[in-house]
Amino acid sequence: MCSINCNQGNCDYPIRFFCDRKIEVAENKFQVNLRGMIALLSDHLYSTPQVFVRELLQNAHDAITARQTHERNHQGEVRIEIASGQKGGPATLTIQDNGIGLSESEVREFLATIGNSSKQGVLEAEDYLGQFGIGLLSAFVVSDEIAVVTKSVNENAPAVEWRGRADGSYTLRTLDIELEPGTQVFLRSREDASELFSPENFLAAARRFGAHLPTPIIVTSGSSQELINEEPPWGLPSSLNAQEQRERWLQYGRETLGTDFLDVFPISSEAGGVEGVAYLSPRAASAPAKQAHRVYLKGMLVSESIDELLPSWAFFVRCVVNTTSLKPTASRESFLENQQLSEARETLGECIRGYLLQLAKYERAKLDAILAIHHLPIKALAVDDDDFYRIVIGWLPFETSLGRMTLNECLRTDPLIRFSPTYDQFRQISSVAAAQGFCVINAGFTYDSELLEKLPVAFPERRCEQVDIEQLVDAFEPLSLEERDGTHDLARLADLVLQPYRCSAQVQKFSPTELPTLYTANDASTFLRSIEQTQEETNQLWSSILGNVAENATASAYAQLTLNYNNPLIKRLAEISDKNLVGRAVEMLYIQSLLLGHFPLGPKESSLLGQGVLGLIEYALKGSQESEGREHE
Ligand SMILES: Nc1ncnc2c1ncn2[C@@H]1O[C@H](COP(=O)(O)OP(=O)(O)OP(=O)(O)O)[C@@H](O)[C@H]1O
Repeated sequence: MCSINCNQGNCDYPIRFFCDRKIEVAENKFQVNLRGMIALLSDHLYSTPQVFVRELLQNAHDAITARQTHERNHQGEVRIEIASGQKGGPATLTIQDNGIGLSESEVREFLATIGNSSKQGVLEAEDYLGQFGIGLLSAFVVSDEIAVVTKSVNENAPAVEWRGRADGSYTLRTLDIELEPGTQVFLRSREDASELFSPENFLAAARRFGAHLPTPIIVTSGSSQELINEEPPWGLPSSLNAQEQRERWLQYGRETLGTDFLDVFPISSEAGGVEGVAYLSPRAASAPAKQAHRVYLKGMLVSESIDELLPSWAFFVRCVVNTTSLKPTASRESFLENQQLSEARETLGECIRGYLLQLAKYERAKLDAILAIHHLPIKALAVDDDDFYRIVIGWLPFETSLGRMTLNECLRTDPLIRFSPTYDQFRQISSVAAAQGFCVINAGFTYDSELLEKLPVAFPERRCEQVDIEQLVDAFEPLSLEERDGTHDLARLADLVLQPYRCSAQVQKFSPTELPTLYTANDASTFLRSIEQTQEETNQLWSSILGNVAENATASAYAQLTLNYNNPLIKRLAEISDKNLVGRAVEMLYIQSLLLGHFPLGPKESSLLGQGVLGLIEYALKGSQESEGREHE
């Protein structure tokens, strides 16, 4: 630490060098490298150079708003003229407003000083779109010079001309001419921005940003003149009835958002002063996919891709809204994540929830059509929201052993709801359960387990039970003493043959009759199976590590193959005395039930499949040769 003796007195900064000389310190001001700032804006702040259109429209609108605070009945108007350059020269743009104008001192204070804004710290600040004092700089992204001619509403102030250049210099002069109060901004297109100055592109940009501003905007190009303002979806005439409004909104969705939406309804939130409409997407959206919402701030387009406006579960909804008080970021392309935004998000979520509840009560057919496409986000909402859950759970669709059914349909087949918590288990259970007339829900999909577990909590009179494949097998019809005798050898041989695959065998009777075998694996056996398969495919080091893990597995890690004595093939197999043939057949039945249950085959099982098929062909050929031989005799 040292102290520097300067002419301001002693400073106590922790400076790591010694200094006992006297230093002359002069007071200086930061210099701003305007070109660097412009590059920063265009490369990092704004997503498109088109934003200069938005910033100019916004300034004109704010100037008119400012004038209206003094002259309430003042009719504001913005006139824009776009002209192609003469003799191949650059195109020019003039944007003229009849707003409050600027005096010479205001030009120095606000136009010529970056970061100063006449809209900060004033009572009407809430009414303005601008606030940061940097927006005008965006014009330097497309033009090397900004020329402004302005006349303040203050009668004593003369008209002023200001010319600012991208190198940071400017000129200012008072004009000895009579002008109406207001401001004209002139831009000359830079060569690399000429496309933005073409009448079509400019008009498209002006419409995109300014079509819903309350101030009339007239764009002139050559002999054509156009008023670009259009009725915003949040401000349709109150004379329209609900059906007419809906049709207008759907038409807006078709023309502006390019989609035929499934439905549309109004949404609003006091927090953030949000008002607009929410569209139901006609296509299923996946949870991570965020919807791009179109959000306007006091009628000016902020962005077409705001995603933080609705709760995350509402990814099936796309909205078009206007906000009067959410705070935009400096780029004006998103909003500050603050308390107001989170309250608005919650309230808008409430609106969507309320809409779905209304449908549930009064428009079931429409709700069914929506559920058919958007059941996933609706399930997500039901998991989190108990009231909503109680209302919609009965209508939500599930995959079951009896096909796709709503929960109410499942309850009609059996008041006890049975579900299988994983997809793997469901695959094993479903055909057997179906044959026995059981409705078992596959709760292996996202949200389904949570929804079903919530059922007895929301409706204490309802019962819900997790079905285990082993429970199902235990409930199979046992064999009679005589049948047990007749199948004893088959059961023993099958047990022996399947031993290397960690699978035991038993013979029982179950439905469906067409199913000769059922492979059942519990968690422990599935785990062991995957360890052993990995061991077969991996290198020595890993194989021995996995071997140690496998050694600790217990006897419960055995899967089970149940041979169905109701099935004619199994009955015949029990009567055959050729052990080799029976062994081969059991191996093949084992492989077949693995494939039916979608269990991946390990290398050992794949080679078993190959050998088994060949073996059976051999048996078949041998059998037919023998019978041919007998015929010749
Ligand atoms: N058309 C206009 N009429 C009157 N004053 C204007 C006009 N355009 C710009 N100004 C003045 O220049 C100032 C700076 O404008 P600029 O667009 O850079 O920032 P802003 O609009 O204040 O804020 P933001 O950066 O948020 O847009 C404004 O605050 C305003 O005082």
